[in-house]
Amino acid sequence: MDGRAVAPAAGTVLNALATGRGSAFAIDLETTATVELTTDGEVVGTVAERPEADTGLIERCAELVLEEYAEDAGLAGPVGARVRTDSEIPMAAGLKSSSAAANATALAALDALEITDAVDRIDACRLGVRAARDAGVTATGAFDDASASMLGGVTVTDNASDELLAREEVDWEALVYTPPEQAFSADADVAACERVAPLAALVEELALEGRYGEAMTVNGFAFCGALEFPTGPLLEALPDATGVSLSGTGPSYVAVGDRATLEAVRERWADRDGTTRLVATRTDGTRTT
Ligand SMILES: Nc1ncnc2c1ncn2[C@@H]1O[C@H](COP(=O)(O)OP(=O)(O)OP(=O)(O)O)[C@@H](O)[C@H]1O
Ligand SMILES: O=C(O)C1=C[C@@H](O)[C@@H](O)[C@H](O)C1
Repeated sequence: MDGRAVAPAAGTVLNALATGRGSAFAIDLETTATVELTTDGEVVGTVAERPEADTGLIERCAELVLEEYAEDAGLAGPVGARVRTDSEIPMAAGLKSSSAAANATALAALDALEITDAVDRIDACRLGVRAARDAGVTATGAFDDASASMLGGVTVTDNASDELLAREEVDWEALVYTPPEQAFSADADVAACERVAPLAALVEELALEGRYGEAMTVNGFAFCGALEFPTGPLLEALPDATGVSLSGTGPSYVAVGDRATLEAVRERWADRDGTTRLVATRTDGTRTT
């Protein structure tokens, strides 16, 4: 039995490393996961075109789905899985590659068990967050990123309790700049982020009022300061972009707004090393294919 699912990346409105509360929105860059069930009881993961990538997250995610649901799906005896991801989201770039990989794997595993409709999306998402904590790839669990990728739209969450505080569908274009470096969330300086907690509380207030653009921009300056990323890309997008921020724990930056504004920002960001992409925001989240 085989299953397959596709999950989108996300950009940041509020980084949760300061207060445990975070906010993110889905964007149109995707990770596909395929899960093939086996009877050998082993779970083995591979990442297409990245033989050196750490497969712990997707393996733990498939294991948790099998532990939780294989019996309900009517499977007896040892059940294993071969999991494979294929992704256009750069890894450890701040664009929630880990959340997309976990969500796509969780839904593909449920698809392989033929029980996708019996499990709430948000529960499948929480299972991916558990896997991320177990695999040690996250600071807070990143339920903000994972919920945006699973449900689409913008979400605001409490990552301490994995609670969804708000979700809304937005219709922006997003411009994504990714420098040629990686920054793993598990290595981020949480103590430095906690110093900007008063600003994070303000960003949360703005986000819960639906003022996502302003929220993002305040988040951008606060977390560029805390995590020591340059503010140049933020200034190059202002004052015209609706919002601009460091995404996740960096090194990518995401600006939102209308297409004409973002085209102008793109020209400025194009002078920097790395890649700049104009993408749509996504309201539909993770889905089986
Ligand atoms: N396509 C993928 N397939 C399998 N595992 C992946 C994939 N993408 C990311 N991961 C897992 O997630 C880890 C990177 O997680 P990390 O949170 O640092 O990156 P990110 O999610 O891109 O960044 P951020 O949380 O700042 O947006 C990788 O080491 C790997 O374990
Ligand atoms: O690992 C984590 O807990 C997180 C990583 C970043 O993406 C943050 O933006 C997110 O809010 C939390």
